[in-house]
Amino acid sequence: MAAIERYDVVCIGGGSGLTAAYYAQRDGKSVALVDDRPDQLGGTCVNRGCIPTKGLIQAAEVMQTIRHAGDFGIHLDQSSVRVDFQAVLGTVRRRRENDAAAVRRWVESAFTPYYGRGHFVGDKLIEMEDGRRLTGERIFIAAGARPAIPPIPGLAESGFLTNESVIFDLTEQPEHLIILGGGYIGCEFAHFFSALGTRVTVIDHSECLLAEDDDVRALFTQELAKRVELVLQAEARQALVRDGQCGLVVATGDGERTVLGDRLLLATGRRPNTDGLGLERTGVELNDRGFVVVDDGLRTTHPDIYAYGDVIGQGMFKHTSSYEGELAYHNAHGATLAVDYTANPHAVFSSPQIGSVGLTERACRDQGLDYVVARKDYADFAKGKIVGSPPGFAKLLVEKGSDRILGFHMIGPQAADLIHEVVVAMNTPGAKAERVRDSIHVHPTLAELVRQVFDDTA
Ligand SMILES: Cc1cc2nc3c(=O)[nH]c(=O)nc-3n(C[C@H](O)[C@H](O)[C@H](O)COP(=O)(O)OP(=O)(O)OC[C@H]3O[C@@H](n4cnc5c(N)ncnc54)[C@H](O)[C@@H]3O)c2cc1C
Ligand SMILES: NC(=O)c1ccc[n+]([C@@H]2O[C@H](COP(=O)([O-])OP(=O)(O)OC[C@H]3O[C@@H](n4cnc5c(N)ncnc54)[C@H](O)[C@@H]3O)[C@@H](O)[C@H]2O)c1
Repeated sequence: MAAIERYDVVCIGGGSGLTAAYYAQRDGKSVALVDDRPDQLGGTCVNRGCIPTKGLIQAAEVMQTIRHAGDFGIHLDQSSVRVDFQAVLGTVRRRRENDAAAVRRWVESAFTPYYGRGHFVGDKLIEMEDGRRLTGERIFIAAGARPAIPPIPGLAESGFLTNESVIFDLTEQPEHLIILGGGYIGCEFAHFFSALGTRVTVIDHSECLLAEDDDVRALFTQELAKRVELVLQAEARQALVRDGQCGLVVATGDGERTVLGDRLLLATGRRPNTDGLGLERTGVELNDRGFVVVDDGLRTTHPDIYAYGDVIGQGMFKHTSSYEGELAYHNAHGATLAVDYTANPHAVFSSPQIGSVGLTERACRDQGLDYVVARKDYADFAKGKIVGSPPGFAKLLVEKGSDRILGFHMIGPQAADLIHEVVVAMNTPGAKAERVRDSIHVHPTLAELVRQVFDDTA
């Protein structure tokens, strides 16, 4: 049996696992980094998630600009616009390779890498596939998550795509893409493919797309429906392959219907990479959905083992896992910080774009909060008109009396960027709306919309 190699810190996962590894190395500690995809270091974000998908969406934005050029008096022969799908994917794939290679160089210069799957074989004892064994004073589990594949009969034969196969394997632009799941991934890919000329059908359980504030998801659903066919309140019963096409039989309120296209993309959520990790052998508990149980300091049920990122299933965002990684590292080394997701923002990079932080109006109601709400449209102010009065608005929820910002939601151009002054305001003592209301904003900018909606709650 191989001797046990000992480290101050072991990180499982070469995505956000790198955050704890970075802080440990900076503190002069010995660090082992365990990852099973050495050619995809940087994890989901760099290789299969945020960065490559936003690269694709950049191409979609260029197409939308071209399509709407006429609104600004720029006339193009639209019939001459040609999409080189391979070139679009090629750009993203080359950047991914370079990014992953750069992360790998850093990993190999800063830490001791262990490539391959690792699993626990005893208390804090990890064994690699090749038999090497290692342990750490502190262990960080950042093993991430992967696409959840729903148990629909016939799915395996349908040749379905996931976010991973779009990035790595897709060779031809689908003519008609069926997307199962109208959440983040479904709506971002619906934007990308439809902007590039693919006919897209999105199928989802719920009556509206995305899990946003009700006003935001209503407008989003209405706008996406102008470019994409929506089959909502639908239950997928069976996957089909017929005459070279694939698709689903779905049950809707109007009965059963068959939706066929040339490719099927699954975007039905994520499942944690905890199966096969042997966590029971080291006293780390999982919840009923397989996510690692942590306390508010991100410590697992083992005193020396911390977990963060998608594997704990709190808010599956890169910025959230980076925040958690730093906090977990410090807590593992003497700090007593509690995670605080009050001002944890998110964005949906679809069209219209969405940026959001804090509570939705429904959550404010459910929590019995006494609030004022204000809403202002892009079309109502100077820069909004300049950019073409796009559909969209900013919506603010402020607690009555205290002036505390409860939630802020934007849908429309640059929403993902524009929410950040509210994030900062929410992180100042008292989270008072007056921080934004009383700040001078450059005229004419989209940021003025943010200030104007704050003015309306004075
Ligand atoms: C299509 C898509 C788009 C996204 N877009 C955004 C976005 O725009 N903005 C945003 O904030 N977030 C986005 N996300 C979410 C974001 O990518 C994730 O929240 C984040 O990357 C999670 O990081 P992580 O470290 O928890 O997991 P990962 O990055 O998945 O890292 C886990 C690593 O651990 C490895 N591993 C797992 N088990 C083992 C084992 N037993 N042994 C060895 N190695 C193991 C995995 O192979 C992987 O490399 C997106 C996600 C997807 C899928
Ligand atoms: N911009 C971003 O930050 C970004 C982008 C992409 C992904 N992500 C992260 O990745 C995670 C996963 O994204 P996702 O879109 O796969 O999950 P999601 O939870 O956002 O959406 C899944 C959707 O699929 C639907 N669904 C699930 N099973 C279904 C079924 N059998 N039939 C019909 N509909 C079904 C659900 O109703 C839901 O609307 C997100 O939660 C998010 O944290 C973030």
